[in-house]
Amino acid sequence: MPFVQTGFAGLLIFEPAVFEDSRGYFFESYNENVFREADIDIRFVQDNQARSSYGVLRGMHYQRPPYAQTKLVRVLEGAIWDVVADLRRSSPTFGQVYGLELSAENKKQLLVPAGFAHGYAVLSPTAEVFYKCDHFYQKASEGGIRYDDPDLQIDWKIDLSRAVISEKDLQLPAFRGLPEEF
Ligand SMILES: Cc1cn([C@H]2C[C@H](O)[C@@H](COP(=O)(O)OP(=O)(O)O[C@H]3O[C@H](C)C(=O)[C@H](O)[C@H]3O)O2)c(=O)[nH]c1=O
Repeated sequence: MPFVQTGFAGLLIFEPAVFEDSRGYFFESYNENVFREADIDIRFVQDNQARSSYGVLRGMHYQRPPYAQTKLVRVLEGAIWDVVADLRRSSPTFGQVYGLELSAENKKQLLVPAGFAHGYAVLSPTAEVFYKCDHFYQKASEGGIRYDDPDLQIDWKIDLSRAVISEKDLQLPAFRGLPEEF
């Protein structure tokens, strides 16, 4: 079974079957049937790709309903510490954070359901991050939480004194007091 539970409902690690031989390796990075056989009914409509250097920290971001996105995140080059926060008020893991390393080396992917804020910090000299989304980008629906939120207490696994963070992300609000969105 290529999906690994995380303890957060719907948040799954996808570990594709990798075929290695003397030439290198091959794997199906996405196959709709594999997800359907796991009763994961999803239709991705947009692919995103971002390149960053060590210490770049993007997040925590989400889109509000009805544009909330489920994402399938993977790393094409380098390594990131990928982080999600459960914003679903009815979830037993509401307000809790989950993080893991995604890398070109481990080929792990994280399926992030709608209702989570998502972000990552780059651990390698450079990283190419690729993720599939099941709803289109809708700038007006964007929301976020500041990376150093005191309630979320996210360990980004990087030297935060060297973090490279956008002006937009530095202005993001705290988790406490967020309106109920999910
Ligand atoms: C997300 C997005 C952005 N853009 C444009 C808007 C800006 O002109 C430029 C950079 O956008 P932004 O600074 O929001 O990029 P990130 O900080 O990497 O945002 C992403 O960071 C975290 C990790 C996420 O999970 C989200 O998918 C997304 O919010 O790309 C688009 O044209 N389409 C898009 O889907």
